[in-house]
Amino acid sequence: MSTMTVGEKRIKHIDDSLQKASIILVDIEGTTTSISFVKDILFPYIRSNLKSYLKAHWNDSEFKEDLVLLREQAKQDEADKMAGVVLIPEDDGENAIEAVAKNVLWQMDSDRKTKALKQLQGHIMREGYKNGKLKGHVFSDVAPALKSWAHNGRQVYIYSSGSVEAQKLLFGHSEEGDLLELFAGHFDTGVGPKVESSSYMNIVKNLECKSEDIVFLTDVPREAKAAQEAGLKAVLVVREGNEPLTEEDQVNFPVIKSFHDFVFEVSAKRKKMSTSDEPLEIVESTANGPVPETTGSSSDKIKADAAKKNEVAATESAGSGNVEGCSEDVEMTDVSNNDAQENNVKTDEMEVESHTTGGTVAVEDCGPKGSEKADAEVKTELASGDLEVSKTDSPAHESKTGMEKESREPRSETDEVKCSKVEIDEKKPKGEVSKTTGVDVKGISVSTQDTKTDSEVPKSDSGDGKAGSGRSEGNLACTESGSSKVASGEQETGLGDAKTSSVDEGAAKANSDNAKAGCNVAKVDTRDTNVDSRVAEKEMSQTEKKMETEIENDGVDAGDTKGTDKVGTDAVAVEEKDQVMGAMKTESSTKVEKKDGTCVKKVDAESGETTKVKEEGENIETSEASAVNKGSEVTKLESEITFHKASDKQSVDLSPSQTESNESASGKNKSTEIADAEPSRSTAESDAKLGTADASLEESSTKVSPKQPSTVNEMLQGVCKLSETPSKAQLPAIPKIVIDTCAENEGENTDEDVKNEKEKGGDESKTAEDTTKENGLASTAENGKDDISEGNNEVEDKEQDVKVKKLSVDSSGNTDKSKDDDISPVAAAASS
Ligand SMILES: CSCCC(=O)C(=O)COP(=O)(O)O
Ligand SMILES: [Mg+2]
Repeated sequence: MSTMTVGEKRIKHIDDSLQKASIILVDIEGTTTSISFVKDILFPYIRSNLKSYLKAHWNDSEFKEDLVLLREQAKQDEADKMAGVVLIPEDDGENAIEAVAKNVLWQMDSDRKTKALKQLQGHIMREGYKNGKLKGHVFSDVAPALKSWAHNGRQVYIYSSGSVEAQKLLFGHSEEGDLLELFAGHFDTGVGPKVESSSYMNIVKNLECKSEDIVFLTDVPREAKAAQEAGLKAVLVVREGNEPLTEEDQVNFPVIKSFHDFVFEVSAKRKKMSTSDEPLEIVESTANGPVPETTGSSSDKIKADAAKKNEVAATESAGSGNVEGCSEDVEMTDVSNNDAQENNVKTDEMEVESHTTGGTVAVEDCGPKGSEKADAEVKTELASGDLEVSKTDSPAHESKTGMEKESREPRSETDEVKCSKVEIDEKKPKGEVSKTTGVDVKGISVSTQDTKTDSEVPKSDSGDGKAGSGRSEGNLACTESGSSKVASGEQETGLGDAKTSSVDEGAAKANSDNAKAGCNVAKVDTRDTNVDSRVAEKEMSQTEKKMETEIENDGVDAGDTKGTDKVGTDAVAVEEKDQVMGAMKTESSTKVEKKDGTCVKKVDAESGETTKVKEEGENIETSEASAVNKGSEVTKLESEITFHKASDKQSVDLSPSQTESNESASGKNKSTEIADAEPSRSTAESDAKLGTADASLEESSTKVSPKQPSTVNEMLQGVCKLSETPSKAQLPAIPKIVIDTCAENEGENTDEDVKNEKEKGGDESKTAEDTTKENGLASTAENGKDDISEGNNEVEDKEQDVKVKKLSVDSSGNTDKSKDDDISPVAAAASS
């Protein structure tokens, strides 16, 4: 992540710290939304409609509650001897209406943030939003950035003085459409005033996470200070129309001018999370900690495919099951903290990491045999269904398209993608297909998939709001080390020998993160990672043949893809890239090494076999890369995004127990209760949308010029190119790749890594980065193996029931948690 502003060195330091944050808490006015909108449009609307509203709703039960609060506040203000206070008579006559109006206007004149005022304001503006007179302003960088963050596994919550209802109205009826799905939950002054640290502690409590897991973005230094005092990380946001920051503020806090300045790097752990059986798997070895597995998303698959074709190996330790999140085991920390990475990779690189890992893995085109074997092994390890390659539409396309579409085509408020329950049906017979409606959390793509599993298949029922498979998006890490060439020009970090490109960890991370953020929940089943591969069976049937043919014939235009990605600043591009990379699914750690045009796949973490494949083209040495393709099913593209949309109410508003006004409520704690969430959109609608998304994808695909990549890097680049979405037909053929760890290199890390991994499992707070630094090692294929097996076990014990809950704590002190909003961690992340 990078923040721009003062003092490069200082900022960099902060970046390191911020990278580990798994939850982003954002303010609205002056942060996501212009102050001008609030002051010049929203509030004037309220003022103009105040009296008519009072008259029309005076006898409504809802308003009566508002009135009670207003009277209480007035009394309190009187007791506090506030100048100009307007008391409200107890009678219900005209005088009372007049008094209420005066009281409200008086409070607004002072821009007070009392619960009484904010609650009524929310009710009044509701009509404006509903009838279209009001459209919430949101800075253009917000939605894409939030999607990107979510894609990288971060959960985004709102904390505003505006009531939760007002927040939802603004984002649900924004100029950008319905953006509610980008948020995991909402907080208002129900948790306390924003200028008091206790409020942030309450949020931490609600989210059941550690204070340092949260980064708070706000335009108000006092709020930032309060958050900082509570142990949160705080970042000041500069927007046009905001009060200028003092130099001191800029020294005390990192400052950003756009959400795009806030970019998360890929977490090694997240990469690790994907321990799936998907065909292509890239393993990232830098991460040590346990990581929940995630199933590669479509983008991941794409990446994987590309990687396969290119014979790029990425390593990732698969399976660790624990995801560290707030309360859960999900680990959200970004591990990609290598200096090299930080310096070079960052945004552009999409999370390129240098691998300190020992082994060298060569990725090669391996015959089916090797792949199959690897798959089989993986299967065994994961016990998750067969490794059949799941096909999907080109992930990249969909993801990208989805994003664009998302931002332009708002979804209904009810269409919240949040938490989906991941149910794993171990007993599910092989070949059984479960239908899943996937929704790209980011709102990007929605897909309906049928999942076919050989053995274990996560059960997903979109209709129920349950996502059967977790989406493994993210976890892809393409690592090139040694002689390394960057997988793609875009990803070139110039780091020298160690270059790693990892993309799309988002999903994986998201899963775990989501689980966390969701508040509390977060059990990740490593097997979820496999979901994608297991899922999408249906899609494959539809697209597989086509893709096979096309893939074999078409390549990705590396040239086109180059430069499409702007590091650090283009969140969208990054995200897309991530998605693409995410396609590469990481499994056990494998090291791929390309030297002198020879790709030698080395050890299969699980099987321990070594396969060498020769490939011409680039001198690439990738450490920790494992690309696994299922046997002869070379051309299958995997998956689609498996973000699951909870069709039913999945969002819950966690309202803080009590509401307090800024002035009086500080420190008070509130109880939480489950509140109702908004109705969700019907599955049919989702399906319809999916169809639309697909169509869009198809269209976009035509833009890509089918240029045959000549090198692995080109392939990757082409795959990673986000700006232009390749059509399915343009996807590169995926050679089967057998990934084996390099025996020679493994020796360095294996035992120790395994040990570290185990130890790490007990120390969730430790980030992969930390571990890596401490150990000076990266996980090896062996580690990956261990990770997988162990991770699975851990995960299994905990997961099975991964629930991510969306929460909103409102000023009424109500904490709503949706009971049915079980969402696969991935979905949750995606939903964000
Ligand atoms: C959706 S909230 C409308 C703006 C508002 O009423 C407000 O108080 C904003 O305060 P913030 O904490 O978001 O700066
Ligand atoms: Mg603000």
